[in-house]
Amino acid sequence: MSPIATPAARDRLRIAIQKSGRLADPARALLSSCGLSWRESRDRLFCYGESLPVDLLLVRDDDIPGLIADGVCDLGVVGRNVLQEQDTDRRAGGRASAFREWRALGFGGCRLALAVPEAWAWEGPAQLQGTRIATSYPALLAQWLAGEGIDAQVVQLSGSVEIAPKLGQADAVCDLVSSGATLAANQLKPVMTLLESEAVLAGPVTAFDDARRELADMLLRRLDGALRIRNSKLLMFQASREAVPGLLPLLPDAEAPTVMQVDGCDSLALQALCHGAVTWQRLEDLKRAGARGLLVLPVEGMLA
Ligand SMILES: Nc1ncnc2c1ncn2[C@@H]1O[C@H](COP(=O)(O)OP(=O)(O)OP(=O)(O)O)[C@@H](O)[C@H]1O
Ligand SMILES: O=P(O)(O)OC[C@H]1O[C@H](OP(=O)(O)OP(=O)(O)O)[C@H](O)[C@@H]1O
Ligand SMILES: [Mg+2]
Repeated sequence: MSPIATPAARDRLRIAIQKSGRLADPARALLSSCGLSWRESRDRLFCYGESLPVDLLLVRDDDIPGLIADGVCDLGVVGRNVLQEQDTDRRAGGRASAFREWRALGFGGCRLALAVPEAWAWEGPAQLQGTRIATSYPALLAQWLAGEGIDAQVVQLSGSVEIAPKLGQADAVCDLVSSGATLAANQLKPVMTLLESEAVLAGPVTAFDDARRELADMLLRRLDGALRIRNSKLLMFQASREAVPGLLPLLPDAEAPTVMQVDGCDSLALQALCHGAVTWQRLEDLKRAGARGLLVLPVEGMLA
């Protein structure tokens, strides 16, 4: 029997991620950094967890919230934009929320923005009254319009939204913006942000009440550690006791440093986990302030 056909095995955790697309590789990399590894099936839609009982389901991102709602998978990595669109749609239809954001993951950043033709002199949301707005996010747009008290027609498109004004299908658009290049190429300008988005770990509204709970808790602990040390470096150096007060302000992004007495002399050894960039300039500033023997080390893992 294939692992997918097995009736929900409640002692394994199943995580849905994008099969291909922007979030596919970073999602896998993040989960791998939490110690997960998989044996891929021949169809490459299901990956059997080898190091831990945590399997992957490779799907279209739009399907992930529904898979969680239906209990087909337990967790998913998906854009907040997709998750909130589908949750807003459910609630607008009188249904209860069936999934929620568990963690923001720090990649896949973009925003859902309203954009109008460059030629418009933007005077505010009231200007949208009576217009047609093209979007792939009809629920989020409708909710925002209702909140602003604006009566506009929502034109739902599944892609290539930015071209709608040129084609005469709409007056304005509401779509994802990252660099802004697509808007500019279509002579549009962003005027309002409806949602700041990034990839998130999505899960059910309530915690698991079986063996998956322990697995999910462990995954969250590891994820939190991985997210915390992302871009972090361990900085080690020695300094005289008198120099330390002048050195600490140069480490504003560091967790409280560990300070140790160096055996046999009056020096102190300091060890600080820095969450910001440790640049050459910064090392030179520390040296000038009295740091000696500066060492910058990569951080492989962290468990709080
Ligand atoms: N510039 C961007 N444009 C669109 N989405 C972005 C951008 N930057 C980050 N994202 C995020 O990446 C997610 C996935 O985008 P992608 O274009 O891969 O989706 P897709 O074409 O719907 O893929 P799928 O084939 O899985 O349906 C988006 O939902 C969004 O959260
Ligand atoms: O601000 P930018 O950096 O230009 O990015 C925004 C564009 O990227 C996405 O489209 P994508 O390239 O994924 O194409 P598609 O959604 O039409 O498939 C999104 O739908 C915008 O069109
Ligand atoms: Mg999609």
